[in-house]
Amino acid sequence: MIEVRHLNMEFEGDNVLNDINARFDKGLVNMIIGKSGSGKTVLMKCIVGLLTPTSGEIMYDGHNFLALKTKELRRLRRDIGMLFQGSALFDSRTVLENVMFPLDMFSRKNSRERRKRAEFCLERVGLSDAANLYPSEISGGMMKRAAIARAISLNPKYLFCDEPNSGLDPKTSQLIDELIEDITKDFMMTTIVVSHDMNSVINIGDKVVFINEGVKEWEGTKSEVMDADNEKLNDFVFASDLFKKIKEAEDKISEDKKG
Ligand SMILES: Nc1ncnc2c1ncn2[C@@H]1O[C@H](COP(=O)(O)OP(=O)(O)OP(=O)(O)O)[C@@H](O)[C@H]1O
Repeated sequence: MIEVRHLNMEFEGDNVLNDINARFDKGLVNMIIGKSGSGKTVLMKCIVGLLTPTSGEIMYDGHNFLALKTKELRRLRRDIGMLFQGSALFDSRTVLENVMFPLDMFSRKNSRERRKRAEFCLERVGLSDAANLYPSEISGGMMKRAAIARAISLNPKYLFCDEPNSGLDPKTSQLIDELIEDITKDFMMTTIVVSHDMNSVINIGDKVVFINEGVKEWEGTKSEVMDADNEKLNDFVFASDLFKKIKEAEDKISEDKKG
């Protein structure tokens, strides 16, 4: 479980995050949603340590991340898997070599074991047949899957995904969402996904944190998101015609039932 408490982030006097309090639970896909520029990525970067917040606490299973000593921090970093927006694979390495990279860097396993672990991760994401291909030889969806295999290679307790569906078609997006959900449950990870894709929220968002202009406006479950009593969240959710129509249809069905 990860908890942020009274988190503030300021860039040159501009408050980008204001007193954020939120809890991200183990074994769940926790989504941070909000409009472009609302502060989602800054929040995630603070949580993983890519940015240092101006003030506040970030608790990883009870340990204050910002107060950890170098050795503890190094240990915690091994428990963190990251899936970046653009997959960020190394072009000059094969898919298997990409997945082996974190193992080669941080694992104490011998080379046979490292290779076995990488092959297991590739199998888990359904990419065994592409092990010897280069990133330029595979599709965008396969690149995402390779990046997921790499992110889980060190068997992390915490998985962070920044816009995992960017640039993918709807069907492939759904497959990537489902993969993230499956591995979260299989390996009991605390997963945080930054997204502005409402389809993903409805597909896999066990828990949803809505950020608006650097303020946490709302927190709840995916089943609550459509009926939330929060104007800013409603504006965000129903900006999509599809979700507006789904909501209208649901309201009509419940009206008809009453009548
Ligand atoms: N390194 C930085 N220096 C100064 N301002 C920054 C920095 N990083 C982000 N910001 C500002 O912080 C605000 C929030 O940015 P952030 O990237 O978190 O938005 P976001 O919600 O993730 O948006 P998107 O969905 O477009 O990625 C923006 O106004 C952005 O310009």
